[in-house]
Amino acid sequence: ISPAQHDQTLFEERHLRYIHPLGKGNFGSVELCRYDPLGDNTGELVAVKKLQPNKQSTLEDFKKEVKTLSILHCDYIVKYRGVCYSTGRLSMSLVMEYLPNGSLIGYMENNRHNVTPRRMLLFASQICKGMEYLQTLRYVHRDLAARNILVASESLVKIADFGLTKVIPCDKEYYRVTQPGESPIFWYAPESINESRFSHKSDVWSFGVVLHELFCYCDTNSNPKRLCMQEIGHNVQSPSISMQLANILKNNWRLPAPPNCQPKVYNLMKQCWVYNFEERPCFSDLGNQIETIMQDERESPKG
Ligand SMILES: CCS(=O)(=O)N1CC(CC#N)(n2cc(-c3nc(Nc4ccc(C(=O)OC(C)(C)C)cc4)nc4[nH]ccc34)cn2)C1
Repeated sequence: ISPAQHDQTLFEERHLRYIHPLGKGNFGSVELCRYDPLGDNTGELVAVKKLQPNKQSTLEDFKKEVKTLSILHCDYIVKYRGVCYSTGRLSMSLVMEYLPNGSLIGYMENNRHNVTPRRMLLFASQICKGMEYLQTLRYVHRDLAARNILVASESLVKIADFGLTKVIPCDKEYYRVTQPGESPIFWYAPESINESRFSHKSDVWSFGVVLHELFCYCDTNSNPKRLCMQEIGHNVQSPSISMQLANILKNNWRLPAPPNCQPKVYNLMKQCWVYNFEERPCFSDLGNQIETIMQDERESPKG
């Protein structure tokens, strides 16, 4: 008996039928496949992440990402299904549940007219709960952004892509990276830009940026990178962009309130963007504040 028939998490490459691409990133790409051992198209659809090995990303890092996802069990985190080892070649693929509605960015752009602030707050509270769960396992995500949130249904979103996720060592409250690589600095807290220091509180900063993306309907004209670059001005020479970004944040510039955004919600973002990470709320605080705002919304149905 081949191990695949016993171990539900081992997918045989010969039964994994490629359909089309789902997404691409720095180190990997995700494809839609059908796992069809019977060969009659009754098999299930899965999302398969393949590693694109280059100088930065290694098989070791990918194995850590697979290990991370395989031990996460939370309604608000994309589900691990298993792995597929390619015959002969050294590489492996990560098999995950397929979420048919795609990324939050595409969803918000395509459903702008019927997504209410209440629904955005529901999504925000789900992301918050997912992050709270990650924190109980001492994981920092390090790449929390709307592009890495997937839509499971019109009332459920999930955190995906744990490619940059790290475990905080027991004797410390933060993780310091050595190779910054392709950093999404416009979602980074000041201490992450300046000292490559990552913690639950730097994930909180990024959560504030995700809130901003949500309440801007993930509109490309108001995406964080564009708004920051407008403020920095386009002298991309010296000093470096990350230095200039660190400067304007030090001088207390922050992403502007999204159009028609309730003051209470913008205030939440501002709490996530307090310069001193010790003064930022934790994810459970944020979750409670979001629930309270949703309650008020329910009492006085405005929008
Ligand atoms: C290094 C980054 S990465 O390369 O590893 N990679 C990019 C990443 C960013 C994030 N998150 N990503 C995950 C998925 C993904 N997509 C899905 N479903 C869909 C369904 C539909 C669509 C879509 O576009 O449909 C229309 C018709 C155009 C609207 C797209 C995706 N289900 C999944 N299950 C597990 C992962 C996963 C895609 N991109 C992670």
